[in-house]
Amino acid sequence: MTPTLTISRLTKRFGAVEALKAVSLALEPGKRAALLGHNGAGKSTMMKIVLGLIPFDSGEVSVCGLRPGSPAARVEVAYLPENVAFHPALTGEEQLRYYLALRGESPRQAMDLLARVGLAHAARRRIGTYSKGMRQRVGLAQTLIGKPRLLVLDEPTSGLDPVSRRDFYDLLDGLAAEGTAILLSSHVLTEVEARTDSILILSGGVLVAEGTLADLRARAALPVAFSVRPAPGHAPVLAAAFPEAALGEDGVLRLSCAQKDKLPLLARIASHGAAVADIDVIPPSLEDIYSHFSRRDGQ
Ligand SMILES: Nc1ncnc2c1ncn2[C@@H]1O[C@H](COP(=O)(O)OP(=O)(O)OP(=O)(O)O)[C@@H](O)[C@H]1O
Repeated sequence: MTPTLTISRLTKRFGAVEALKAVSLALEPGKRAALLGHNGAGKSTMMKIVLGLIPFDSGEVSVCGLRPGSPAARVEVAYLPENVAFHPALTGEEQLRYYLALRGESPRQAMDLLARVGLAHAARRRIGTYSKGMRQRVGLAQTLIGKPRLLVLDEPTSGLDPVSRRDFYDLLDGLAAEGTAILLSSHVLTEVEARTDSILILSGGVLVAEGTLADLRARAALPVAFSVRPAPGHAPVLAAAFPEAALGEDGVLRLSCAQKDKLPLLARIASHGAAVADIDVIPPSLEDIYSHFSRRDGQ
């Protein structure tokens, strides 16, 4: 499949600062990629280049086979900034009609777009009365004008409550299912973990990790943690059988092992039969993986 976005050996300098160093990646249609990185890692710089807002020094960037920022590429890409601002006195419908007219599209699509993002019921209310989650939805509706093939979303769920976040990701899932490629930045690793197809970790301008969560988990080879809850009265037996475990005040034994030793350890625990009331196997979280890769660069 031809990627919607291709970046190869992209380098961007701001004077002495090398904001992006030979970054290469590809994003295929219908895929949701999360761009992660500390403050100053180069995420916004990359997004601005993809949008064609700033030039770059070397490398190649192609958006649907087009040069970023070219009129044809602009038709294919839409952007949602972190803090969207709309005129508070306009209704959602009026705001959308205005953007549609600016894009040379029929303003009559406004209600359909608002319905797609679950705002039909509030279309005729002033945006000044909307919650932050509703304003983000207006922003998303605006990005859908002209059916772009690539959405670039800068921390789209920042400031949203958990339910609004989940709803927002549900909308993105629907768009991805229709073939839209989505590049989003986020500092909320738990939501990214569950709701994107691949993870891109930038550190000091270098793409230090790229892949699915499973790929990155395997590559990081971080330990797997186990929580073992003994059956009543069996804690001393289990503690003696697993001297390497830490026994918490809650009576739970905590162990960890390398990925390759996971199944043997599980078998060892299971061999204690009824002495074990419950086991939780806790794989490294995206937060652990993120720290592992971004720390390498000394940040
Ligand atoms: N216009 C500019 N002039 C000079 N330096 C810049 C400019 N824009 C960005 N930089 C520098 O480039 C580096 C990358 O910045 P960028 O804004 O891309 O990081 P970021 O990952 O988006 O950070 P944040 O999460 O804080 O938004 C930083 O060192 C920043 O100071």
